[in-house]
Amino acid sequence: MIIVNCDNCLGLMIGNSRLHWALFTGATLEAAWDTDHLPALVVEQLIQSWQAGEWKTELFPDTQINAIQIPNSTPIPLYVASVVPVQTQLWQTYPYINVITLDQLPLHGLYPTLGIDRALAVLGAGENLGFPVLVIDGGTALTFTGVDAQKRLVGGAILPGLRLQIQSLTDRTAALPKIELYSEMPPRWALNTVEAIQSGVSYTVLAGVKDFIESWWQEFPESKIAITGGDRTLLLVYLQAKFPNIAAKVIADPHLIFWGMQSLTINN
Ligand SMILES: Nc1ncnc2c1ncn2[C@@H]1O[C@H](COP(=O)(O)OP(=O)(O)OP(=O)(O)O)[C@@H](O)[C@H]1O
Ligand SMILES: CC(C)(CO)[C@@H](O)C(=O)NCCC(=O)O
Ligand SMILES: [K+]
Repeated sequence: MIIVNCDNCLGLMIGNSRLHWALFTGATLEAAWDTDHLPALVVEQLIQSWQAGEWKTELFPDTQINAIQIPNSTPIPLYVASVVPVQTQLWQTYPYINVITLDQLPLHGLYPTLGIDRALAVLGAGENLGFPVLVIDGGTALTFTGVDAQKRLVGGAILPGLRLQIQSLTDRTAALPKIELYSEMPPRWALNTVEAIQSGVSYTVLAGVKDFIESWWQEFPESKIAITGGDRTLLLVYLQAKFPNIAAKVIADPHLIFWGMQSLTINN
């Protein structure tokens, strides 16, 4: 396990859709924000500034970090977890980078190709809520990841996330338009194309989520369940609309991955 010693340091989770950033001071998460994947030129600029101890917050316009006064100081440590290897490479020239890997986490039974985002999220959820725990991550992919009381991976599942499901229909058919999912459950029996896609995706994903949760509770009746990722709110709203008793027991938290990173810090 690594021990992260961090007065002011940056956490970076490289996801498939975007970058997820965190500023830690000691064991405190001061700020978190998302950006698109960055062009190599911008990465170069950031690396040079951070090496000189300058934050360059102006390169993150309209994000939480801009509201924070951080003194420039020593080189800024960067802790990276990534599920996108080509994006990781862009940061590799930074001398103060630490890439977090599965073998550094205090979890058992992880298989070698498990996503570090899933491992960190389930670690973060367990450290905060207790083990056993099930994490639902509504990101580019929608994943389920469950860990038992001994911090051993029970297993999980991966399916296309909400946006990806809709996008794949649009991309691979002639007649289906580009649509958005609304923040409310649509009617199930649709009478137009847009609502038919909305119904198909939301009802089947919701049925799947419910089924995984109930199956998990059969094995671990007392387990906490946490939901994270860019689609967490939408999924929770759907769950509240159709299965309020289940929704009441699901805890939404956008920062599970960063709680996982934080649990590795020396100050924690
Ligand atoms: N500004 C945004 N950009 C992209 N996706 C967004 C945005 N806001 C909400 N979303 C939703 O978030 C989902 C992507 O989630 P997220 O950003 O967590 O994915 P990711 O970058 O793959 O990260 P992770 O690896 O954590 O899944 C999409 O399905 C989309 O519906
Ligand atoms: C499933 C995703 C894409 C979710 O971000 C990521 O965790 C990943 O690339 N995982 C590797 C495969 C696995 O977790 O089994
Ligand atoms: K994801």
